[in-house]
Amino acid sequence: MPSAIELHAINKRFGEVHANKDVNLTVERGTIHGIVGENGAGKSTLMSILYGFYEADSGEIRVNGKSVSIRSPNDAIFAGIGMVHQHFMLVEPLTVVENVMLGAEGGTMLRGGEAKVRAELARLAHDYGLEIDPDAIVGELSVGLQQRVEILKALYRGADILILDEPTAVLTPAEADALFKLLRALRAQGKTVVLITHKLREIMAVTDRVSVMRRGEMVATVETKDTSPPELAELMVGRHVLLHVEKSEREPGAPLLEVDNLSVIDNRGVLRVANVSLTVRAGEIVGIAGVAGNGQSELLETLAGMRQPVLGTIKFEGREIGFAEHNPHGMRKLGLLHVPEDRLRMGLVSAFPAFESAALGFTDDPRLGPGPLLDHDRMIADLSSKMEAYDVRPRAPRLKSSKFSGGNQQKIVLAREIERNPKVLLVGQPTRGVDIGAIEFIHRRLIALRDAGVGILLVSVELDEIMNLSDRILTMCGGQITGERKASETDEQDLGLLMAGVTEQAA
Ligand SMILES: Nc1ncnc2c1ncn2[C@@H]1O[C@H](COP(=O)(O)OP(=O)(O)OP(=O)(O)O)[C@@H](O)[C@H]1O
Repeated sequence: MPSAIELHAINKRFGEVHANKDVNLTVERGTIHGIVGENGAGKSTLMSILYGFYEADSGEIRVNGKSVSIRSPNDAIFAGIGMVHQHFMLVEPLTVVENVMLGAEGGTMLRGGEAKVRAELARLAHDYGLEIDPDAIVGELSVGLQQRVEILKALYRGADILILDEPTAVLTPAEADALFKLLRALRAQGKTVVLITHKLREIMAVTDRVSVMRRGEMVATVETKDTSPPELAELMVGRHVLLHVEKSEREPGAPLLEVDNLSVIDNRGVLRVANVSLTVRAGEIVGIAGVAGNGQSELLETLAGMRQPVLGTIKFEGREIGFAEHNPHGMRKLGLLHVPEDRLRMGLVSAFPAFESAALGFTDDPRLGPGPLLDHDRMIADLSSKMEAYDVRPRAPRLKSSKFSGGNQQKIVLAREIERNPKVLLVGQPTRGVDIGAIEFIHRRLIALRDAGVGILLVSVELDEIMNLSDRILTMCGGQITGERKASETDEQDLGLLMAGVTEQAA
């Protein structure tokens, strides 16, 4: 039987960057094939070539043994390839059925086809356990269900081969489990899945084979059962990577950030943070564990001055923050810096050169220009040294922000906030989308800051990360703090119960 996909000697350059160098890849039918590699290794580029977003400079694509020319996503769909994007391409005000119809059959919405779509959705729901309300408004669905709509859309268009680019970055653990169950069901029906992810745990759990890219080249393809996370990490990065960073015991110092009875209501009038009290002291990392959407984001945004609480007080170094100071600029001036969770939306401006994105929020920093004007040379020098430290690739401070790979964009924003001598650092999902080599580096940096006396409030949906970094862990559920543990005195199961709202009293 011919392979589902064969890529031969694919090359793609973007100016100076040779994003794909003579890449070969074979994906067998009816398998789940993982692709891993450092940020900027060329994974998304390769998949974009397969899906017709980019055209390769040279090389050959074979699908089911036949050489094909894929010049656009329509060609890819015609060849039986579907793609689930990291940022969904759905029309939010429309229903599930309307979204599935849209773009099918050559880009037009067919009248009278609705009954057919409904019948087909019902069949797919039955075959793959893909239950969904066909009349739900897409914008009102959870992220996990929106992703399901994307998958349904691809299957409806006859996809036999499904490409998923970091599909779990936006999912809760339960949603990720549901997705993997679905991928296995697709495989059982003979479909082929290509999965890009940075999470080696996922690779081990769900793939049959895994290919490793490094600096534009395909360096290895191995059977998943014959490999291990440390081996994959080493193949990706070319050196040994510490998957768990060591930290020493340390007595925390004085309280820096004291939050008392804070409550926050969102734009729609829903109570998102309910009576939260917490303290972050100098030289400690306080982790907030919780399933995404339980108020952690709103808490972080409020502490950063981006939202106003309806009740409660915030003290910084013992002094209560007044209304006039409680805004991002005011908080930053006090020494409270913030690495936002959604870095692509709040972190940088796609059209700006990287060195300008890297100065956002710090344009009054004397290091970036002595007078009222910013000095481009200084800004460029400032970012160059950070690019070196954080291994941002390519090391091109003048390149447009949008031209960096996702993980490298994250590193630029992280470096901007972390390297400004904060007293308190609020950090949301610090390693989302970044590769394991960079995770090791970022974890070391955060621990070094803590050892230097910075107080860190860490929000992450990755329990491993929370447990590895935190001195103290708070769990959040439904906007409330449901428990507090010393990191050394808890485990995943214990935290999992607290995150689900099973508190001491309730138990
Ligand atoms: N449109 C573009 N213009 C210029 N350079 C680009 C463009 N798209 C990608 N690149 C460059 O090509 C290289 C490969 O990027 P790609 O997005 O394929 O990496 P990746 O392996 O998917 O990384 P990540 O894990 O960070 O998402 C990077 O150096 C990136 O900066």
